[in-house]
Amino acid sequence: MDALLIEPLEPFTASVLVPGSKSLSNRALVLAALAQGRSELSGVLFSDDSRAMMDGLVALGYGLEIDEEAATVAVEGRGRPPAAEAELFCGNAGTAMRFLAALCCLGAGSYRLDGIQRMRERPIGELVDQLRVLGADIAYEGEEGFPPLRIEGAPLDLESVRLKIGTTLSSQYVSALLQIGPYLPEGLEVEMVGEEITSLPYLKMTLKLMRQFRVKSEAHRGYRALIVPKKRYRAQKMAIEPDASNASYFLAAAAVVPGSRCTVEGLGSNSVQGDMRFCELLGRMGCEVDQHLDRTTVWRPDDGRKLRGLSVDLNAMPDMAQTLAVVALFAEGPTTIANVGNLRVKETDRMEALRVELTKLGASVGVVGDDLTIRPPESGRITPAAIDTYDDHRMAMAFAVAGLAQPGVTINDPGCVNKTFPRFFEVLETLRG
Ligand SMILES: O=C(O)C1=C[C@@H](OP(=O)(O)O)[C@@H](O)[C@H](O)C1
Ligand SMILES: C=C(OP(=O)(O)O)C(=O)O
Repeated sequence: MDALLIEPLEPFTASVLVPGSKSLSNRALVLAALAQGRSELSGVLFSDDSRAMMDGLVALGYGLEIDEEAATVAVEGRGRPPAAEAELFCGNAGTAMRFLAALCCLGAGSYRLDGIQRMRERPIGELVDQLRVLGADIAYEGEEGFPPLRIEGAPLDLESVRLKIGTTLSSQYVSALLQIGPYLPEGLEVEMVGEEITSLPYLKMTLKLMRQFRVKSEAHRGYRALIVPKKRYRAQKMAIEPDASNASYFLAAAAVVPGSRCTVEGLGSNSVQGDMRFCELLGRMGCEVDQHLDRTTVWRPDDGRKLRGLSVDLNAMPDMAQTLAVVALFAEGPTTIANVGNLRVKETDRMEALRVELTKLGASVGVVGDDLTIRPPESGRITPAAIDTYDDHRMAMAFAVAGLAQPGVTINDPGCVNKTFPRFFEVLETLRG
């Protein structure tokens, strides 16, 4: 389908169960592959990004039993990558590209990693530099600092050097290094020496998941000093949480349609996903939030009051920038989303994509350095528009929310949601009761 017109919603009450977390699925798959024994993962995400990871692991010689209908994957853990040769195609999955690049460095074979054109524009140099410090043999086949990569595995040459890491463009580089840490000759020590740790909740998630696979790391000085012991992961039975980032669109839908209430199941105060804190932002904007251990409800009272714009540092929740920016269209006063420079190197340049598409809807948008300020349309009504999505699932999902609030929003190329949520528009329809 080329374009999808989104019809506005009447006030609704709904309960939604979104598919498994991309971040948790792709971490659990890597750790299960490295572990000793058979792991059984349930609630696994099935989408382009997790497929890239599963296909990559199979190409590297791991045994995966995949049941898409049941959303389960059983992984026969085999330690270091067994394959002598492999071609890994990562599409535009940042997690697959970064985590598999590190994993390949533990192998003894010859591996090539590539992705779609946009992946070739997404930097990976900071990870490659660190892997080289550990002794890995990595060559760029195209532009220096970007995929495709050729990795000639020589695992016995890897060393346990203490890594010093500055402020990175992506936390995925550090997560990738941490995950292979236990398989280095003496484990891994990482010192984060930059001014700020990018997307910190994702590093915490990595360490928590490693711990679930029975490797306990030490974190000191606010995660600035990390010590990963030499150890082997142990196979696990694990239920993956629903995806908190993808739950945000449903909570946002309740926020922009006064009188609505939306519950996301399986995601509450117990979640290991940093993006669950998005509901706190909706609370600050004027919604009621009711959070239990394993479910969260957002309710927008129909009391004639508008949402309030806010100013927030979103470095810890970069994937929430688009959801928040769209909610900001319906608020009173400006919203500033600060410290999100790495939006420029995601599925598309999200800073620019947001500026252009929010402007089409009648907002005035300012970008200053790494901050984005959105002033909603003065009339209180958005201008009908066809929204370009730039092959970015989050552009499609976030701007669909605008269409639920007011008429006239069309989403171009809605199929790009396949990256993390192939059934997104079907689940969105369930809000209509
Ligand atoms: O580690 C992860 O699973 C992720 C980390 C974040 O990326 P950055 O660390 O590049 O901000 C996030 O945007 C991405 O969707 C998933
Ligand atoms: C940034 C994202 O993905 P990736 O894992 O490709 O970086 C995202 O899902 O918003």
